[in-house]
Amino acid sequence: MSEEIITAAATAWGYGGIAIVRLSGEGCVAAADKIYTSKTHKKLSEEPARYMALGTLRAPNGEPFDEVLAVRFERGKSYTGEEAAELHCHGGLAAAQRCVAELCRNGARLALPGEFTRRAFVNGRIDLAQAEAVAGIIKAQSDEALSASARALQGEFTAEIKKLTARLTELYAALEVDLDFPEEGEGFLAKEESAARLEELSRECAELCSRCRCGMLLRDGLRAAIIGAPNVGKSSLLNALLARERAIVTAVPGTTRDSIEETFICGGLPVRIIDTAGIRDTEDEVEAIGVGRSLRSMEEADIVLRVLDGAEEEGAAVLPRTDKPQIIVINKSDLPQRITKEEAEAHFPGSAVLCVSAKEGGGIAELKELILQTAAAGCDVSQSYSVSARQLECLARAKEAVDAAAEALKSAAGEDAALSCVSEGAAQLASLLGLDAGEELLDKIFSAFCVGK
Ligand SMILES: Nc1nc2c(c(=O)[nH]1)N(C=O)[C@@H](CNc1ccc(C(=O)N[C@@H](CCC(=O)O)C(=O)O)cc1)CN2
Ligand SMILES: Nc1nc2c(ncn2[C@@H]2O[C@H](COP(=O)(O)OP(=O)(O)OP(=O)(O)O)[C@@H](O)[C@H]2O)c(=O)[nH]1
Ligand SMILES: [Mg+2]
Repeated sequence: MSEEIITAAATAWGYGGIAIVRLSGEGCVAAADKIYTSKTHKKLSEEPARYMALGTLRAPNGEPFDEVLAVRFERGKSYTGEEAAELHCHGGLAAAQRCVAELCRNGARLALPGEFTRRAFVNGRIDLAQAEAVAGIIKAQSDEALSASARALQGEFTAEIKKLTARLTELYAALEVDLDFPEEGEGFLAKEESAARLEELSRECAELCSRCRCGMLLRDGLRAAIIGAPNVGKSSLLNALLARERAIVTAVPGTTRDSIEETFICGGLPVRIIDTAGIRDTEDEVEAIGVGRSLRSMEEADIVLRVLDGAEEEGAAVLPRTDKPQIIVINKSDLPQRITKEEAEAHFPGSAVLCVSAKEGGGIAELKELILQTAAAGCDVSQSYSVSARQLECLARAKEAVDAAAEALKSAAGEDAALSCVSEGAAQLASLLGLDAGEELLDKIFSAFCVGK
């Protein structure tokens, strides 16, 4: 097979201990041999596969430019499934950059983003769900998000999809028998039995969808905007949630002019928290722009933390309402209160209300818990899969097809229509795993990966 030899640093470019340059493709070990020799004057191709050897990298004039550990992998026993090699250089930019450049002078070319993983997929070592899980692992910011991707990489999600596919295929066969031999064919299924099976499949697809949404939330996190009138303690709340003095806090209303974004991890979920300028009518040009940004932050948020000053009487009514999930935060609970929880609940029906003291920390842990409950209601972290948006869409379409099949079975459209819906469902699951993926889709998926992965 004549695949191109690709190379790239697999570690991040920057200051660090070790920089790994990887190579893949038929002949890549010979390319490495052009620049590498071991301390005992062996080529990498003479070393046993998958054993580290210590050697030197040299420029064409024989000048050494790094001391490295090197390893080769045989075709069929590597990450990509191809003949592969790694040169573990010293960290920092210079050594790895030089190593890549010298390899490119010896028959390799720079790898595209995600190209190593793409080859692992094209060579059948992993399916598309697993390949996308690799990207999820790299993106994970918490143990929980990591596990949700690692489960998918291990093939647990793939196995669930394959089980669903097998049951759809079985049902397809039975429906076909019913069509051909309406009364007594082997594998005959009563209409009620087919309907019951479709219903169960639909339920399971829906359940799997919700586990996937939970995993995606763990990986991608959510945006929470802190909104309120000036001086209610929004910036103090940001600082309390982050447990550090990130934003300026003063007794002057209108202190925060521009939105401030930071991330904290809450039960494994990355929460992007946005502190905004206090919303009020203002003549001040800078402040007015800030207020515009506050409103935009509210629109872009997944969840709104609406802060009220519990020690002041008015303020709540003037703020714009929102359809988003909202938590009403009555702040300054350490001072004598002029707003009660009950009043706020009556004013904002359907929203959770919580009293906190951003200044003294009271209620902050409860607020984090409430954010988690509001954003990730019904999410069982330990059962979740961090899949891509594309995979979730395939799964949702599969469920729609199953529902349509059930409908068809009930209606005059009958088994013929049901058959084609069932086959559509199976096709969606197949494309989830990438069984029919075209170049264009693969380009799109892998271009979002980093170079070297
Ligand atoms: N140095 C280094 N560390 C790394 C990687 C790597 O490529 N190099 N990985 C990657 O980025 C990950 C490990 N993933 C890997 C997955 C499969 C195979 C592999 O050779 N699979 C073959 C053989 C299986 C076996 O020996 O049991 C296969 O599945 O056919 C290698 C690495 C994380 N750490
Ligand atoms: N007693 C008490 N004072 C607080 C609390 N939270 C904030 N404050 C005080 O309220 C004032 C305003 O706090 P900020 O956090 O700057 O309020 P803000 O909502 O960000 O104000 P703007 O940026 O001007 O909209 C400061 O003097 C804070 O010290 C609290 O929980 N208790
Ligand atoms: Mg502020």
